[in-house]
Amino acid sequence: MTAEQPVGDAAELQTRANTIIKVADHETPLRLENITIRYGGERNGAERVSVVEDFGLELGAGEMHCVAGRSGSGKTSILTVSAGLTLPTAGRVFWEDAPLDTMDDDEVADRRRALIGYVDQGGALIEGMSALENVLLPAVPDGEVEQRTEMAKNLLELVGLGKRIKHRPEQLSGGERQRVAIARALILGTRVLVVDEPTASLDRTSANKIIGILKDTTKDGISVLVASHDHELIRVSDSMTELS
Ligand SMILES: Nc1ncnc2c1ncn2[C@@H]1O[C@H](COP(=O)(O)OP(=O)(O)OP(=O)(O)O)[C@@H](O)[C@H]1O
Repeated sequence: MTAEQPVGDAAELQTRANTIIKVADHETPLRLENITIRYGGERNGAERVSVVEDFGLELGAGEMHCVAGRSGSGKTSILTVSAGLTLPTAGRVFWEDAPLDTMDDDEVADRRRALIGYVDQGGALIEGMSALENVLLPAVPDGEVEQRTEMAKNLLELVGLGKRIKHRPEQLSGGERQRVAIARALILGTRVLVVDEPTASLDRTSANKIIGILKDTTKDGISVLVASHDHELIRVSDSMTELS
């Protein structure tokens, strides 16, 4: 090792600088106003279910918010609405102060790609593709795979999988798959990481590793919105909402 090479914290900082594109300093990347979510109804066939009533949230840059609550209380529903993947029945979603309800589908999709990284329950990966290829998937539509390959390797290093980049999902543990999914959600330089039940069905050690990674990303100014009833995850969050 030469004298110029950073060690310890400095080395990690340098890796992070090469990994996570510095975020624009917008104070509130995500805001939810008076969100109500209902499903079903006469035309739909299924019974009408009122899941969330008048929910509000301001997520500041670098903050972590946990949405907790029993199974079926509406945690995933709030996450998908926040990520612009589903529409609320009433209320408004703002990304960096821009209201989604004034955008057409293409604009929502474009802005989502630039702003939001979504990790769904179980962090679904494509079987048959390596961890590295999975992380690079979001870069495929814009033809940026080559350009982002180094960053993808750095991200896998950051989540502790630098020696597993060629492993396919079936060769990884549940916690490792979840970490690949988080790295994939960060590859486009996301500013808001939306993660559904990241520690469900993991042992305490693997769960704590994931929690550490999520907390670390907030130090880069990335906001994290997470759904979970994991007490440790709730404890390290800056704020939480308990759905009834
Ligand atoms: N597309 C849908 N159509 C009808 N009902 C739905 C739909 N999606 C969700 N629901 C219902 O809305 C409620 C909230 O679901 P949601 O997935 O948001 O809860 P959750 O808190 O994330 O649950 P879990 O912890 O079990 O994942 C549930 O009762 C569910 O059955």
